[in-house]
Amino acid sequence: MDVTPATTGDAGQRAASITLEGIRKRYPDGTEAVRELSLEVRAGELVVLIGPSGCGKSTVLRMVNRLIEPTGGRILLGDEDVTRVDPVELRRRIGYVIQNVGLFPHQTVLANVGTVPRLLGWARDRVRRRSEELLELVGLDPGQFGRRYPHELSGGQRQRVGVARALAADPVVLLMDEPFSAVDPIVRTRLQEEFLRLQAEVRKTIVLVTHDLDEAVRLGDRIAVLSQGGRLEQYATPAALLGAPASPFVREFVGEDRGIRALAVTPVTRDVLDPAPVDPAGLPEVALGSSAYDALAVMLTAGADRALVTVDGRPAGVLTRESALGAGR
Ligand SMILES: Nc1ncnc2c1ncn2[C@@H]1O[C@H](COP(=O)(O)OP(=O)(O)OP(=O)(O)O)[C@@H](O)[C@H]1O
Repeated sequence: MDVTPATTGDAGQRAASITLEGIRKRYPDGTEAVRELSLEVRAGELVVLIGPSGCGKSTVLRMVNRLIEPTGGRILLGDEDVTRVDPVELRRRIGYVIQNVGLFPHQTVLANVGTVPRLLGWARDRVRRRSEELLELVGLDPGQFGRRYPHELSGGQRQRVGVARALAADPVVLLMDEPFSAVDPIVRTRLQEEFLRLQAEVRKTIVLVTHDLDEAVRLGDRIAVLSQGGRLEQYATPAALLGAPASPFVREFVGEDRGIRALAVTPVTRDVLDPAPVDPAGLPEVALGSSAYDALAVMLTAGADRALVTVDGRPAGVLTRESALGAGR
């Protein structure tokens, strides 16, 4: 296995696609946690699994790194069948982040982050350099935090150390099970934003399980909505999911306020614009590509029912309140 440490620049080349082909899990007591699920996650994509409690999300996730053995179907990383790979070796290639992180309490932050590289037999200096680099990447100063123990950190800081540890050996895939749910809502929003920035840099293939629809919409390139038995109800971008729920189950799951959520993830595009007036003076302005939600906010603030949409400061057309509202449908 190639264990070349990634600089942030080349990390993205080492993301692998994940293909679930008709996977099944029947627990020994007869529970059919996953009846048959097929799903493809592209290399570098962030996919969110969401669905009601007990629908099989964690089971699906843990089959990918073989903490749980599937009872049927195939799972491919790139074009490699994971059931043919030694599970311990497999898990070193797959980062895994869970709620409450599971840091080793008697090891320092640096030692925690360096766990997998150490297991892989990297030289000490290299482990240390990599661990420090990772701490910086997740926004923790190694000088300040490296020597601390997990109980000397806040919940949000622990979560970041968990993410740094999961990235340390430059995994091709990152699995995250409710990674942000143990921290309060304000810290959670900040961690989500930081995480999106981090992902823009490292471009890993990520599968993230959550209960939180706002989190799914904020983070997911695509969202897979599951119902009991790991049944795939819909697999779509946040905007498509909110704008066009594929079934009554999804419609109910995304809820009454899906319209507002949809506005927040639907950009203003040229096809919803009216021609720009000759004299646009007095109209509030919004940039093409802003969310329909932001465009409506600009109109509301200005007490206007239209806004001038601009590209690089030049008029591209006019957005009416009706077409902004319509964009989320
Ligand atoms: N070891 C086990 N033995 C038997 N049944 C299990 C086992 N682990 C999970 N289950 C069952 O499998 C189903 C799916 O569980 P899983 O934890 O994957 O769901 P989930 O969607 O992640 O749930 P939650 O959102 O509540 O964490 C549930 O009915 C659960 O009770």
